[in-house]
Amino acid sequence: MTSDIITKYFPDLTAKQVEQYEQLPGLYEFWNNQINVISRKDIEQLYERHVLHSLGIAKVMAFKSSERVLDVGTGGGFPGIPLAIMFPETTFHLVDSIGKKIKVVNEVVQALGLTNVTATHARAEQINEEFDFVISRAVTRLKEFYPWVKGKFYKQGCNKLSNGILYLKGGDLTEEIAESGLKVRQYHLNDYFEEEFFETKQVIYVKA
Ligand SMILES: C[S@@+](CC[C@H](N)C(=O)[O-])C[C@H]1O[C@@H](n2cnc3c(N)ncnc32)[C@H](O)[C@@H]1O
Repeated sequence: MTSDIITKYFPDLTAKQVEQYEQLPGLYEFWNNQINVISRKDIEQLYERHVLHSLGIAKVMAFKSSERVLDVGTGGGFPGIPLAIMFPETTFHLVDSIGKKIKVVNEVVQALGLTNVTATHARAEQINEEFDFVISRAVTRLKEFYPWVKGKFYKQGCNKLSNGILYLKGGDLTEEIAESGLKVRQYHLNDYFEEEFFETKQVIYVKA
């Protein structure tokens, strides 16, 4: 397994970043044998289905150095860890309601030497802090998700997009968006990535 698919879409990575991405398969193979955080089938396609998919958010938004980002329901660290490698000056806080997943996240973060990531075992609803952006993938429908995080944003932002949610989703989202009652902006990942996996994948942006 090589990281070529990452450098193909992000050619300006530093040697350190490439090295960190290249550490991921070994780390996840090791930790997945102890604590299952990724389906076995998916681990063979870790770069495409987990790392590059997470980095879809980076195609939509470049986080700034002063910004704080919360990853809700991070599981084994997605999308938070690939984005923390991409934006080493941005602070990432990763939470999950299952403690053993946070154990894997902390082990991977430590092995990579990432100093811009903290991870805690908590439900999103319990977090009592403010962030510039909330990121997530595969946790729950927008209608349920939005109330968990709506009070957790700094009022002011200074990035390309105002502070808000960047949620990775796939499939037909018409019904889910309608039932949420939210005004969203949809970014289609097949505009950025040519692999078939991204055909229906999107980043959904909701302004705070
Ligand atoms: C399907 S997994 C997705 C994990 C990861 N985001 C990914 O895409 O690989 C959903 C995760 O959300 C977590 N979760 C569900 N509800 C949550 C909540 N209210 N607060 C924090 N984590 C939650 C679960 O424990 C689980 O690890």
